[in-house]
Amino acid sequence: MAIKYGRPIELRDVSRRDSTAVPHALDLTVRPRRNRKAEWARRMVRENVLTTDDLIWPLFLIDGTNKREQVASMPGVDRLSVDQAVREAERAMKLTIPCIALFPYTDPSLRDEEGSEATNPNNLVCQAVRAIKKEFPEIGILCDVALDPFTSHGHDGLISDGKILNDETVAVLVRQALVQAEAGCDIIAPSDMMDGRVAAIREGLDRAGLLDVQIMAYAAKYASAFYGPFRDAIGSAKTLTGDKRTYQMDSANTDEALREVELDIAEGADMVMVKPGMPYLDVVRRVKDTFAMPTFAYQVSGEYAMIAAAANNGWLDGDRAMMESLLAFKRAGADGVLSYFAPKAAEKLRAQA
Ligand SMILES: NCc1[nH]cc(CCC(=O)O)c1CC(=O)O
Ligand SMILES: [Mg+2]
Repeated sequence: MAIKYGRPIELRDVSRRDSTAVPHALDLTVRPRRNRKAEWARRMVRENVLTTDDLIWPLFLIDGTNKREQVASMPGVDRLSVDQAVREAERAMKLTIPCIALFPYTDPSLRDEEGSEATNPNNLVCQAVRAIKKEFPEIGILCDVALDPFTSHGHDGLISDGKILNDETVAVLVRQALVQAEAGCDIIAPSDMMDGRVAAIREGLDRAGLLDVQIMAYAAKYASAFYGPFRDAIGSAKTLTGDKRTYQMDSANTDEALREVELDIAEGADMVMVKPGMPYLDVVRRVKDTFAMPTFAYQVSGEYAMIAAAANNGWLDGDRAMMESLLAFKRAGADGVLSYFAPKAAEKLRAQA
């Protein structure tokens, strides 16, 4: 049996039978278990570590004050009024989570065909950005750019004759990115999957003098069943007509993911993202190996819901499954993970430290 890695093959041919002191011992020169014999030994050979620096925490916003509303399909996750979001930002900061991400639940009365609320400089997201930045300027804020929280049809772009319009949508996304950046958002994260939006947003930001605002492109975003609970959380589940397969990627493809990522980097993305997370770890690995860019993965709502629901049923150890699932992203080469587990995981990591 040839082994590719590790010790030289010749070592394996030396018979050690005579020197075996223990009866019934197998004649094994190599015993991988030695390096696992105690916690200190395991720590010495550990290849990947998760730290709080790896976490980005997505928060859901809702209109009102002093309000917290449970998201039924995401046990442990609430929609937060702006004042409550400020409190959670403080919690994130104390837990040394570097960045939070904001997603609005938009009242149906504010939704329309064009998603006009997206470009309102006083929308819920912009209000939250301002309020958080005022109290805690040192925490990073990421804002999603896409029209789906604001459209009556729940799609990420403008529609005409049942088709999602690319170039017309990009023009609106640039305006959405600008109102968010002007409110103080640090990272613009286009999640819409329209072609050419990264270049257009970069140009818009630069023209406005917002040279330091970063772009994290949801570069390889798949049309996935795992976004279900998120659509509940932002109120798009009921309104969404059809699916997003004309803009989000086919789950069968990985070469295509590399082409998408390459384009977004060329268009000016500072960081790239693969989404969903766990079912697409192969894509994370290929993207990281190919481009050596800051690469993020989104452990999406459905992934969170699966673990949280099973844990609530006593079917698996929730904490261990959470930590194992987060470490998997590091192993796959990700520089960080957007995860609804972020505060819980950070608490655990800090308790261990
Ligand atoms: N474009 C919006 C958006 N931004 C992030 C998610 C999903 C996040 C999650 O499921 O946690 C989605 C949903 C979608 O594309 O339908
Ligand atoms: Mg693209």
